[in-house]
Amino acid sequence: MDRRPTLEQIRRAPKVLLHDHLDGGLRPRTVVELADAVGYPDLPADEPEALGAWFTAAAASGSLDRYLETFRHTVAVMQTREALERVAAECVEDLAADGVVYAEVRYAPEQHLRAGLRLEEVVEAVLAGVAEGCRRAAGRGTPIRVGTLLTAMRHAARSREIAELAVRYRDDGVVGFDIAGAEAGHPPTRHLDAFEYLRRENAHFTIHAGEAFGLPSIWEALQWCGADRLGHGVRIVDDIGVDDSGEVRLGRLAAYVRDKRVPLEMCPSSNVQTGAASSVADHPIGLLRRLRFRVTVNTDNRLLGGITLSDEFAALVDAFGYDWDDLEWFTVNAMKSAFAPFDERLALINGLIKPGFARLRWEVR
Ligand SMILES: O=c1[nH]cnc2c1ncn2[C@@H]1O[C@H](CO)[C@@H](O)[C@H]1O
Ligand SMILES: [Zn+2]
Repeated sequence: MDRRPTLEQIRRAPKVLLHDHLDGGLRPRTVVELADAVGYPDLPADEPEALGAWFTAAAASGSLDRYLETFRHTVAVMQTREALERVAAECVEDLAADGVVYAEVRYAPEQHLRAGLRLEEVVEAVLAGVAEGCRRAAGRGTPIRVGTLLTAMRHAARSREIAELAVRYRDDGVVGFDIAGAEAGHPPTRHLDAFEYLRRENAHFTIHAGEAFGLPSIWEALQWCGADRLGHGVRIVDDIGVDDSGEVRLGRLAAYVRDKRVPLEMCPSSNVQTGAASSVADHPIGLLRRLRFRVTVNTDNRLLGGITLSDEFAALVDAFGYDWDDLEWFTVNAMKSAFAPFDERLALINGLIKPGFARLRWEVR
């Protein structure tokens, strides 16, 4: 009998999500309604289903730059306190409904100032929305914990300011910092000032690196900037050689990443859409998992991918034949790598994740 986890079973597993963009995960219907409410005239479709299909098709262009162009529409409708609160609350509800028990959701506050909000107002609106979403999820019997990450755009020059914002709100639900946006031509060392500040403040950060650009970007993110985790990091495979006999040789950087247990926030279907991988089956996650890098599985942008975290896991089960042990391993890896305090991570691993997977294994035996 085939005991591979099914999508329906995976949905019931207690999952952890570290890499999910708030502005890439809106419900299509919400985009339509918010566009209506604020008079945004440029949506490529007015009907939720068609709009969702437009996003997934436009995002699957094979280029990160074109993938990022689609954010024009979501960011445009997320410029007011009400819109930000709504989007954040719905994001949390959607994650909880998919069985996510801990998530870190990121967005770039500097992109939400067009209607006159201040950076602090943006952060507070999102935090209020997250709190509301957590209340609703708990009320439905699917409690979830959610921290936010503040992203600075790597082509812009506000990273120090955004890093300071992240530190200011660290006790109110902001758990870390990130940089995102077009990678080629925008190395992370341009933002060294922000990263050095965060390290002096004992704060956590991740860096999108090794997605559209290769090893130099990963090396800078780790060895110059001091990133705690790598967003994607998929190009670390460029530093791994596998010869005809299957023997594996790690270069110095790949060995460092594995030895130091640097968490990789991998997003397989997003990488297929941007052309960083040709298919999920060919995605380096298969090799990296086999070599026991600290791999985690993530959605990146649920609207653009038309996916949930459960779908992402189901695609991996399909491609690599993963079983419950693999799925639990990815999940524990993610929880260990979260920016939440150690005692909370431990409590979730031992009190929720391990018992949850044990229960599922029992139910589907
Ligand atoms: O996969 C990605 N790589 C790089 N940047 C991204 C990716 N997904 C989203 N964003 C960028 O992050 C901003 C804040 O959430 C988004 O507006 C988008 O421009
Ligand atoms: Zn991302």
